[in-house]
Amino acid sequence: MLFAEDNGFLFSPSAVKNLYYTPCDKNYMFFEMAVSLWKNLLQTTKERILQQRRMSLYNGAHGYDEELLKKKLQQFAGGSINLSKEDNGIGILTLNNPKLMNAFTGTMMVELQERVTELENWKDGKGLIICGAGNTFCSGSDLNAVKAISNSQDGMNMCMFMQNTLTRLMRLPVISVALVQGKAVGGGAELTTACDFRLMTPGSEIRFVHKHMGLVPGWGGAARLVRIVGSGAALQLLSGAARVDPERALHLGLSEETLLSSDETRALEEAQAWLSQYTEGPASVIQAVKKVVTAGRELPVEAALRTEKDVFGTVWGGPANLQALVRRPKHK
Ligand SMILES: CC[C@@H](C(=O)O)C(=O)SCCNC(=O)CCNC(=O)[C@H](O)C(C)(C)COP(=O)(O)OP(=O)(O)OC[C@H]1O[C@@H](n2cnc3c(N)ncnc32)[C@H](O)[C@@H]1OP(=O)(O)O
Repeated sequence: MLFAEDNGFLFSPSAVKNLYYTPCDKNYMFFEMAVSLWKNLLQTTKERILQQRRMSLYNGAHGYDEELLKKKLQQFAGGSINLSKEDNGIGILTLNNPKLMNAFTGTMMVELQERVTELENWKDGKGLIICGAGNTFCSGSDLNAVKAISNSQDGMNMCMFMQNTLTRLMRLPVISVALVQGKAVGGGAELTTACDFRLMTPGSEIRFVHKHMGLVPGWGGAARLVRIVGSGAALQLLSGAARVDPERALHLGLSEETLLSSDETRALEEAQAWLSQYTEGPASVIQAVKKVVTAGRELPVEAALRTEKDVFGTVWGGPANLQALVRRPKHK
């Protein structure tokens, strides 16, 4: 790395510029442009890293070594996490390891983190559907990997890694839906709670089986479940390792709706139609809506109000607001 005055590299751009060019030199202008582009890139990268840190829960101060854990996770390969970003602003994130009921291998955990980063930077994103390949949702961690890293330090690091990723997923400025087809078990059940909404197909189930594995949820699923269904129902679901069918999920408020079809393709179409009623409109406005709700959900009221004020400032007088003022729609 050669330059950039304010970021600790060896030579500043102005030092290099003065060394080689005079202001009338044609190359001088190109040099200036290149430096400016470089600075912008650095600034954007810095901002992205800072944003990721802000959105995450754990870092080195918590004894968490992400790079070391990622190296370990890379040893447990298989499956993939695929993201397709549609023109209508809805992303489809597919957990793809159908041989193991879409259990999370180590590489899938790392890929999930990468896809979340991609979604954080998706300017046109408005909605997200998470589903599993082969008409089933997800059966949690790959038990082969879990067995191989069952020592307590690796377990804690994996727990912090997944909590960081799922917290960032939950805070994405898009409206997210878990499309539960087949089974959502263990970590798969936890993943559904990191979405804003859950839709279930007939015959599907959500099941927190952790007790039978001698565990409690570790991907943040218990904390989120309590907020979704209340502490009494969460205690029942976790201590009973109960199978939650679509009817019970609806009754508990764990699911928004039972879809009509359990066919893989048709259920996805239904989920897209359901989600589009909330993603209609400009991305800037939908993202702002999600941000104020996230603040209200997570922050003490005064901090949430301040965030709401800041987010309001991003849409007030913006293109959608100005167009609406011209149209003066009546909301009958
Ligand atoms: C911190 C860890 C914790 C967490 O993340 O919070 C966890 O997630 S621990 C993992 C919890 N999950 C499980 O214990 C799931 C165990 N599997 C099952 O209970 C069942 O397989 C099923 C998910 C209910 C599906 O049953 P069924 O429809 O009858 O299919 P099969 O049992 O035949 O499964 C097909 C195939 O897939 C393998 N499989 C399923 N889940 C996993 C998994 N999590 N890890 C590894 N392998 C998994 C299963 O063993 C079958 O393979 P074969 O035995 O080779 O046929």
